[in-house]
Amino acid sequence: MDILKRWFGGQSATPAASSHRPEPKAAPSAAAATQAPPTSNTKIHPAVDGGVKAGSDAFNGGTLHCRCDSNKVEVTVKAQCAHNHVCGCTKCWKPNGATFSMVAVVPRDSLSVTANEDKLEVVDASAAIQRHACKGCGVHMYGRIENTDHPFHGLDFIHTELSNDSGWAGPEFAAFVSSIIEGGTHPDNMDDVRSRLKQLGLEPYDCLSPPLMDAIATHTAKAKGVL
Ligand SMILES: N[C@@H](CCC(=O)N[C@@H](CS)C(=O)NCC(=O)O)C(=O)O
Ligand SMILES: [Zn+2]
Repeated sequence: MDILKRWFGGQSATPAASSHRPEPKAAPSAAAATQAPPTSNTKIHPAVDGGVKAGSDAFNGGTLHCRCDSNKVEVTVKAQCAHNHVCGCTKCWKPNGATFSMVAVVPRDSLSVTANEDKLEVVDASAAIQRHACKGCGVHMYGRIENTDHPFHGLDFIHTELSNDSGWAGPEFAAFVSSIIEGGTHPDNMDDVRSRLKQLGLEPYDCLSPPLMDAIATHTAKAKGVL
């Protein structure tokens, strides 16, 4: 996780990503516990609608599979993920009916495609994140930044819900929240969505979280020579 420490403020991302974040009205913290499920009709993502599940500090990676019935694409990740979050943008893959995707980063060198790589294709070659999707089921197996000047080069994006392994760090915040309007959510519903995100402990941001925004600005400032 050195790369995460370097880019995201010198602090190891793993403990923060896997620490238990107490629900406002919930029970005391306990490692790897599931938070009490607050009730709401406002759907965010199936992985969080019943309460955000914390990860395990001992977890060191697992496998992701696409949703084809056979010849599944398999991606193996030999690391815990960091900065897991729900994303409201229109580009990230989300399961049917979900308003947000759930996406995290892992070091690029920890990820490899271990089965049926021939089924993958990049959905938008012009995007900063090259999202490798399964041609069979449409699931995005991983996203990679090939531009070496990009602040997040060296990190791959994954959807931990594609893994049957438990222990992945849980989501910590909500990104690109206003973008759900571009995906079809009515603007009148935004107060409910943001309230629900806060209730779940997923602080809503209309871009990325402050640590990630600071990391991007730091990278840019260094590239410009002002830092
Ligand atoms: N409002 C836009 C935001 C898209 C966007 O900027 N997404 C972010 C979060 S995933 C990003 O980093 N995109 C880079 C990319 O898609 O390559 C949308 O919803 O499509
Ligand atoms: Zn996104």
